[in-house]
Amino acid sequence: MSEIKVERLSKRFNETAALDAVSLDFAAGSFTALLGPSGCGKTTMLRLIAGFEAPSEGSVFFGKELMADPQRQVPPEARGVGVVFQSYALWPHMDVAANVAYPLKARHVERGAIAGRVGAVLDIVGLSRFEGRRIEELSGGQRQRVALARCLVADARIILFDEPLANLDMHLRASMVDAFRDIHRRTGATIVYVTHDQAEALALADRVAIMSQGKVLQAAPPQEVYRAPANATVAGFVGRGSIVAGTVIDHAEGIATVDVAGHRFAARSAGISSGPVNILLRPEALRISPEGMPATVLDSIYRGPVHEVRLALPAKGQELLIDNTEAVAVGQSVHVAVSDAWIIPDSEPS
Ligand SMILES: Nc1ncnc2c1ncn2[C@@H]1O[C@H](COP(=O)(O)OP(=O)(O)OP(=O)(O)O)[C@@H](O)[C@H]1O
Repeated sequence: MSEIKVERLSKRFNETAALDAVSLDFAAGSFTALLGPSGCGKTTMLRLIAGFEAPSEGSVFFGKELMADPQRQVPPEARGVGVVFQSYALWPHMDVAANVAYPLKARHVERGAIAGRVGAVLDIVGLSRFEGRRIEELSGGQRQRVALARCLVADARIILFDEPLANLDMHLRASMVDAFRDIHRRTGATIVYVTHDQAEALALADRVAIMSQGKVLQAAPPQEVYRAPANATVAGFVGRGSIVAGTVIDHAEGIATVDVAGHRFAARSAGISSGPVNILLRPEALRISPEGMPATVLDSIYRGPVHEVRLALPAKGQELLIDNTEAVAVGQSVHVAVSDAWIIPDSEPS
């Protein structure tokens, strides 16, 4: 069953359509990442679900219950939703336990029960030993964990995260990603997670919704968004790769033979493709080989274990990206073999 359902949901701020007729279901217990560039409407979607904003059009349902439409608004505190923002909104002078206990105190939960619950959630976020510490004595990552614990203690069925890791360094982010996965497993809550970091979205979510200009371009499992992007914008936003122009030579349902620069290879396709198409080529599916597309080396940059090599195809403006184990001389002529390719649907050939 879907726990959250938004239907033709729109939000306008004066002339800006922050959200534009978006319909999306969030299944009970699912983990959805809203991913997209700055200003695409991610936070607005989250705020509409939480009840901090009212829709201009459309509706928000929790199960069968209407939470909001332009006429009616269930207030945020009556929605039973847990929310964690990138600014932690903790009380600096209180200790960790008091901060985490706050939502239960506000609900007049009995004192003995509060201590038990606080202990349990601090254990989940790995802060058991920090109960008595004041917030101002904690690191950024520890503060973020306190904010998480405070959200978890309320035992909400729906938890909304708005860029919760944005203020943390890379190392902390990685350890928090593990904490989030663990929390999702333990609580089974329905999670909506806003981020502009694609690695975070792919690692955490069971579904990624790619947003652009107030619309959802694709909502699918991470592997699908990566391997079979719905359009060029999604392809460009998730992962590295190149989009090149090609021609379909032979087509069948789901797979076609395409020609790029006189070289033929198989490409996956959403249906039956024909004529000129745009083809997505990811670096891991390309390699320098005695046979393949003729190309010239433009650039070879060392990126940790591999050299990222940028190549020019004969057609003007068409480039490829390859990860190669060795550096390649700029200007060298090579051939490139293709082991996987995806014909981008619904896009005008360039
Ligand atoms: N209260 C507001 N008043 C006016 N315009 C707003 C308001 N809130 C958001 N907007 C506009 O709506 C659009 C979507 O904003 P939103 O905050 O949802 O984007 P976002 O994808 O979360 O961006 P970011 O990643 O930068 O946080 C933007 O153009 C923004 O300027």
